[in-house]
Amino acid sequence: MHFNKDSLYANPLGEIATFKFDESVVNVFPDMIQRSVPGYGAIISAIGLLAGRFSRSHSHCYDLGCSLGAAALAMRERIAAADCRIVAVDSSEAMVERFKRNLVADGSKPSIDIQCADIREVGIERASVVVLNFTLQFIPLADRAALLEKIYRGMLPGGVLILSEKLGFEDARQQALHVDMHHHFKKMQGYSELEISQKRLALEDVLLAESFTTHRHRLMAAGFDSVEIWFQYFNFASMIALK
Ligand SMILES: Nc1ncnc2c1ncn2[C@@H]1O[C@H](C[S@+](CC[C@H]([NH3+])C(=O)[O-])CC(=O)[O-])[C@@H](O)[C@H]1O
Ligand SMILES: O=C(O)C(=O)Cc1ccccc1
Repeated sequence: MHFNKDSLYANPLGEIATFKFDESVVNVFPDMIQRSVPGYGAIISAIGLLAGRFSRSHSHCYDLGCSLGAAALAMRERIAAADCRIVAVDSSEAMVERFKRNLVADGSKPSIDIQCADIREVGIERASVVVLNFTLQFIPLADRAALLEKIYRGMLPGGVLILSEKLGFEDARQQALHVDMHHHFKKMQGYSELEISQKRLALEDVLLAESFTTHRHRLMAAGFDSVEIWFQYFNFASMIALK
């Protein structure tokens, strides 16, 4: 598969607009996320493995904030349970249209139902697997608890929530170290200082990272039985919450 290279922030931008998941981002998204999120490919593969283990017959597997559907497609490869439907949701029309256009039906695998909607408004029912892969970080802080409570209520006993997030750290030195190491990672991936600093400004008010302690407390308050980090690479982590 050929991916367009992300050069959205390569030239000096007079004014830096707030980051949006529009057509220009969609065009470069696979390259952008792969070069910006340390461990992204490993996390996507593991989501497939976890879906293979946790999916149940006559249940739903949700990919909330699916973008181009990388997690939904990884789940489709691994789910063996009969009559298990994958529901992929994103509020960006540009993302959803591209995912639909790219999707090749495979009758031998679970179907993927792609919806353009706000995940704060979609119903969650009979869920054996729920994926929030770098999506909760874009939801306003005030709305996060209610969203996680709704997800918990819609899950079957024994279900799994996979929550991947950019983390923040309470300790100032840890915070500075992880942010700096992430920038080094991006440099190694070919991004310039200008690209890194301009994108950082664009994300400032929309990507709100919280600490693992905050995530854990909120998930436990929502009802989850246990919460652990199964993967971390600098300030990018993926958690497993069990119902
Ligand atoms: N309220 C909302 N409702 C629905 N979607 C939303 C909302 N807010 C943001 N989004 C969507 O959440 C996605 C976040 S990207 C997820 C990557 C993907 N999971 C992947 O595994 O490749 C993460 C990143 O780019 O860092 C975007 O497609 C938004 O449109
Ligand atoms: O690029 C960054 O600095 C990030 O934090 C990750 C990211 C990846 C893709 C879209 C938005 C944010």
